[in-house]
Amino acid sequence: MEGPMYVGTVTGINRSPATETAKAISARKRTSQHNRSRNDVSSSDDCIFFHSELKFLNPGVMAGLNLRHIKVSAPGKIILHGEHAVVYQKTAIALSLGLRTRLDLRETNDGRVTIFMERFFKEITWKTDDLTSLLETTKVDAETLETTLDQELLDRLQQLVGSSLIQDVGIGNGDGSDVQFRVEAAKLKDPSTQSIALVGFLYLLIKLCKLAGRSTVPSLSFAIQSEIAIGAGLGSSASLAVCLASAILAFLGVIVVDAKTCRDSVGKLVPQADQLALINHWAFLVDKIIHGNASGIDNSVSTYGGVIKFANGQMTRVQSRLKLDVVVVDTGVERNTKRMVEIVRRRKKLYPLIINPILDAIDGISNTSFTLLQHGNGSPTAEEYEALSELISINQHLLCVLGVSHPGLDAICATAARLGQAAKLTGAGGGGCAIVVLDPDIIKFERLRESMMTEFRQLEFKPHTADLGGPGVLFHPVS
Ligand SMILES: Nc1ncnc2c1ncn2[C@@H]1O[C@H](COP(=O)(O)OP(=O)(O)OP(=O)(O)O)[C@@H](O)[C@H]1O
Ligand SMILES: C[C@@](O)(CCO)CC(=O)[O-]
Repeated sequence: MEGPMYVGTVTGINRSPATETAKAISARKRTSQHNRSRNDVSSSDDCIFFHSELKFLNPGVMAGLNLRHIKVSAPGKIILHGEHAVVYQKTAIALSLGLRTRLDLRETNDGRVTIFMERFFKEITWKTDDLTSLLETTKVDAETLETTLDQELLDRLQQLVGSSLIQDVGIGNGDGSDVQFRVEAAKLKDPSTQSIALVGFLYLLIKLCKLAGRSTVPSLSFAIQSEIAIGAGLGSSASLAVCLASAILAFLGVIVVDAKTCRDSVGKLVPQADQLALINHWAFLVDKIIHGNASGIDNSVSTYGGVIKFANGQMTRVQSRLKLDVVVVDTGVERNTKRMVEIVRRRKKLYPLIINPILDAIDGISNTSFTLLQHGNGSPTAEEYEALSELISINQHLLCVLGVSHPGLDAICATAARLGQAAKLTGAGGGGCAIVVLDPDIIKFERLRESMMTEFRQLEFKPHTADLGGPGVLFHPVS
């Protein structure tokens, strides 16, 4: 047998359709034995969960071949203010989240490119020859590095991915025409968005091979694991894109991340500034494939980590000493960022006189919060918290007007408000997660905090304390 092999079974996630009301979600959740995390390993009547039996066989190494191995990780994010408005060049503030996507890339010699996405599919594999024939007919603009997507390549990849999925489950006629049917058969909730991640992956691989001057696509195996809830507003797609871009660029030698030049002050392996810019550039293109009209904020915070201000495609790192204590509360309702962005686009087009001032108001909120973040030091003072809290509450209401809240999110914000805490949705909305920024006083009164967490759990939501502002993309040593 040749090269590393991953063995796993079909995977899925247990999220509810975005159209359900908070009450219906609660009732449904109560009747199903759902008390498990998204990564849990079990099956239910309406989902297939991950049963990982990830066996790593590396006969290449056993046979004395020097097959390369790269490990990277990148964080998710929360958006404090400015989601959706940032798509229209307004200001947004985002912070990296202490939950990461991890990618393991191994060179193989089996003539295949294989990807194992723990959360969705069992392994999917393509012959390198098939990908090489796409590479031969693809161009890359090495000068500008390409800012727009190559529609011709996307169309061809869509077909290729469609037929791989059909072969995978053995349903359909093999010409890619009924991917939807096949994916439903595997009980994956949203076929178009699941397969689009694979299209994004292959797009990146082919373009970067071209950029690196390769005439063939190498034989590679990718394994992806993630701590970030998918379709929840926490930037899972961007962190996946950042991991893919980093690992492929490093494998192809376009960037060299080594211990001599790339250690940061605490010994972590962080790419240098020009390398980060390249990673961010290509990750943005992948996030555009997954999100549609992406602003670039998600891939930027995942690449650079920390706290960032983002406006008009430009990122500024925020050196903030203000210590925000944030709880991320997951409604458990899956939604799709691309569709949520489309909801806002439609409203803006239909009612520009109403929606444009809302977007301007959100811009004002982000900029006012930016000033607060810059000047704060330590836990917010009572005045600072009052301002932060008001801004969060106003923004949540504006996001409701844009049409991107959800009964589950409204319930979380109402519960938090009753206990004197500020909450808003984060990310694209329509389900997914809310953030509660805690009053330092509640932190002193641990019992009040606990009772809030208990209330969220009683409502069948999942609250997690968030670790914010950590590192962006990291390379990890391989043994
Ligand atoms: N770990 C992963 N494995 C495979 N596919 C993933 C993973 N993370 C994200 N994706 C892809 O990204 C899609 C979800 O992206 P989407 O942008 O809708 O949500 P998000 O990134 O979680 O939220 P947001 O963009 O609001 O922060 C999935 O349907 C899938 O195609
Ligand atoms: C909804 C949105 O503003 C944030 C998603 O995390 C989309 C984007 O900026 O690309």
